[in-house]
Amino acid sequence: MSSKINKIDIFELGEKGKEISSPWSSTILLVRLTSDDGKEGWGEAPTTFMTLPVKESMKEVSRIFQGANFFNVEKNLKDFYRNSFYLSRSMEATSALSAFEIASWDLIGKELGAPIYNLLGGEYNSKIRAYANGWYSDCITPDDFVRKAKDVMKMGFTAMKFDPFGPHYDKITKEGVSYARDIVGTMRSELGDEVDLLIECHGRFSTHWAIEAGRVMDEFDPLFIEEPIHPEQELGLLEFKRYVSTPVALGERLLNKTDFARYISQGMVDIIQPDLTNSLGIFEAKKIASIAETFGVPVAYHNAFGPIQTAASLNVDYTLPNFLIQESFESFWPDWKKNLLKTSYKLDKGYFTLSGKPGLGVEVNEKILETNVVDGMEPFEANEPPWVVSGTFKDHKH
Ligand SMILES: O=C(O)C(=O)C[C@H](O)[C@H](O)CO
Ligand SMILES: [Mg+2]
Repeated sequence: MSSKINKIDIFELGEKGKEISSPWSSTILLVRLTSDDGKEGWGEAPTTFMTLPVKESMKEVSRIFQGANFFNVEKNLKDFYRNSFYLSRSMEATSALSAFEIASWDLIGKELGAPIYNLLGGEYNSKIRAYANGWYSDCITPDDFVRKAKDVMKMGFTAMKFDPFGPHYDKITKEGVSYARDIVGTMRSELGDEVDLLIECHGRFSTHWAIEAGRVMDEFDPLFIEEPIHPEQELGLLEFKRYVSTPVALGERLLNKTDFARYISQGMVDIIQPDLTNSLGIFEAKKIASIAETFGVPVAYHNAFGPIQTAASLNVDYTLPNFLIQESFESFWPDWKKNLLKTSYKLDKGYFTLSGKPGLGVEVNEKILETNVVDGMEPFEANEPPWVVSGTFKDHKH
């Protein structure tokens, strides 16, 4: 039985000059671990304005993983942690390391002939409810949002996430609150009570204004309100939850189980959203979900980058008693991203299913490793931050 990592390849993929609705992931970073008997494991690291730093950090991680036993996931991560010094505070380090951890599990599954979920407790959920994100590029007015939302529902989605706050940041005016309220209110009245609306704030507000923006959303019964407050103002969440009844979801910017344990045990979060490409991969994602389960907190993995991330998230979703819902950008990806996999999971009428093949259950389309190799940072837009869906960081007066 093979267990050694023989070769490590790092790829930066993208498509020069093409607009995509999720600018933060206009590049993808992949790692391919090849074992001594030629099996390949794939992992993915997120980018979000950090493409080159993460790519360089992946080279640091290679120095630990080269020649290591890919079954020894805990030991390999600890070996990097011991050297990394800033790992618990550096997303560049955790993202790079997460990609290697995911690729290790892909190799482990292929070596044992089993899908990863069967190595993590088996199939508790056989189909995974998805919510759509990335669908609302260029939406500004309530009618813009409703028009595109109706297309999303025609695809079979029963839940969708969107950020109705335009260009407001740190603070929000009364007019801005009322406009966001109109957007969400019109969505609710036009789409009906059955669809789940998920309100995204992108961590853009300071506490007082998060409360102003959040409390008007309660009447429309969203499934959750995400990252209402700047991540540094975590104690503001306790204040926020005194005034807003909509469940608070967050987690894409937390880096490990210790962070999640603090937020959950102090009652600062109602639904956790770990991003397993930011928070040390598959096994940590399972541990974090177990911590949440002890507090009755459900899990909705953040998933905003590429298909290897989706496949890894789904393999953990399958095993969770406290799974809630899975984020998906798939339907709004550019073609190069859709064509990254030859064999893949299925997304049909708003539900995911895995192939059941060993490892992640996907097969990378090797052709794209030539046609879409890029090198460099994502495009920079001076008047629109990279973390919003494109064309939405402006208000209806412009
Ligand atoms: O998908 C989400 O929840 C997002 O917040 C999208 C963000 O722009 C993305 O995660 C930034 O990395
Ligand atoms: Mg988010």
